[in-house]
Amino acid sequence: MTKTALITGVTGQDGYYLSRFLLQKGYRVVGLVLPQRQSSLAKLGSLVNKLEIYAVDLTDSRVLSGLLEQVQPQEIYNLAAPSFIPDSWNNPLETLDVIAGTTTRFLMAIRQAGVKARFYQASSSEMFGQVDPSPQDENTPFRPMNPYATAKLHAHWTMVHYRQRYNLLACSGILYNHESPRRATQFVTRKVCLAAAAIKLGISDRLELGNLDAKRDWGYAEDYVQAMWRMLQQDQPEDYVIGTGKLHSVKELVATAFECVGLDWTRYVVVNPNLVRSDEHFLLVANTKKAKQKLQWQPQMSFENLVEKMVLKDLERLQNGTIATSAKP
Ligand SMILES: Nc1nc2c(ncn2[C@@H]2O[C@H](COP(=O)(O)OP(=O)(O)O[C@H]3O[C@H](CO)[C@@H](O)[C@H](O)[C@@H]3O)[C@@H](O)[C@H]2O)c(=O)[nH]1
Repeated sequence: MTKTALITGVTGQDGYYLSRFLLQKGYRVVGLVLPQRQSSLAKLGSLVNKLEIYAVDLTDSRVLSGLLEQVQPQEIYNLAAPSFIPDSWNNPLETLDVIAGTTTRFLMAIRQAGVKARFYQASSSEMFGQVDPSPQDENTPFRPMNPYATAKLHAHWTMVHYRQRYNLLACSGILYNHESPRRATQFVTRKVCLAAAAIKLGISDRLELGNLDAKRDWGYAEDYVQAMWRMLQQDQPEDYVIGTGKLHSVKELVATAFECVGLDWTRYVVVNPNLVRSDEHFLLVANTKKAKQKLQWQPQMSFENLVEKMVLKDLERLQNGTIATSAKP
């Protein structure tokens, strides 16, 4: 029997890779997009023709339950969220509503529609926040440090409550930073890789960054969407930490990207104090023992190969004119 998966945030980086992965597995894939964001469907390229797309207002749980009754999904992947953390300080209420409100409305809608769907919630390592110790695992307490992380934690706990109270097959993937050539340009990996490519081609001559000593656990988005799917194939719904377990600094990221194009990064990179985040004094790095044991999942792509893949793709895009400018802070 063909399984149906419903994905919110289908036009984002993870939505793209997850849709592609599920289509390869023979799923019928239904993607949701906000009515005012339908132009973002272009980001899916030719994949869009293989999906069933609905333009849906996610602020009304009755609309959602009607949709669930119509679509009858076996799996729901709730990926939709604003994801650039500095923005959440400018729009804390909107961030809370879009992340926590949408998740709650979906959980309510599953019950209202009476569908037997498994539910994946996109949680974030940012929920750990001011952590001690590192690395973090599924038992590490949460101390979120920004509105985005607080909203994600609200959504996470609501999902846990629905699982416990109503026996929903719901689980949460607590994902660390995951990147790809499809990452938006405001995130540091893509910003750096695009700038390295642009400088190599003479389109740009400078890259402004924040804290070069900041460290992150960076993995490859295509690896991570497979972990999402594996979580929903388990008999027992549980939460999983997903990352690489390896920390790299922004400086290492820059050096690796510029080395790919044969340039000395110190000639081009300047620190802009306005881009330094004052509230980042913690090391977020994953302990993925549980995912390895229970999901038989582990990341396949190395940091170096990921950076090279991203730089090469941006060189190609700049050369064939599919993007014209360098990254903006
Ligand atoms: N964006 C950006 N980050 C910079 C810069 N300079 C240094 N950084 C540092 O680079 C690190 C990564 O920043 P981002 O790429 O913006 O990602 P993030 O804030 O860690 O958040 C991402 O990962 C989370 C965990 O998975 C996600 O929850 C979140 O949505 C997002 O995808 C942070 O420590 C940030 O301070 C810069 O110029 N721009």
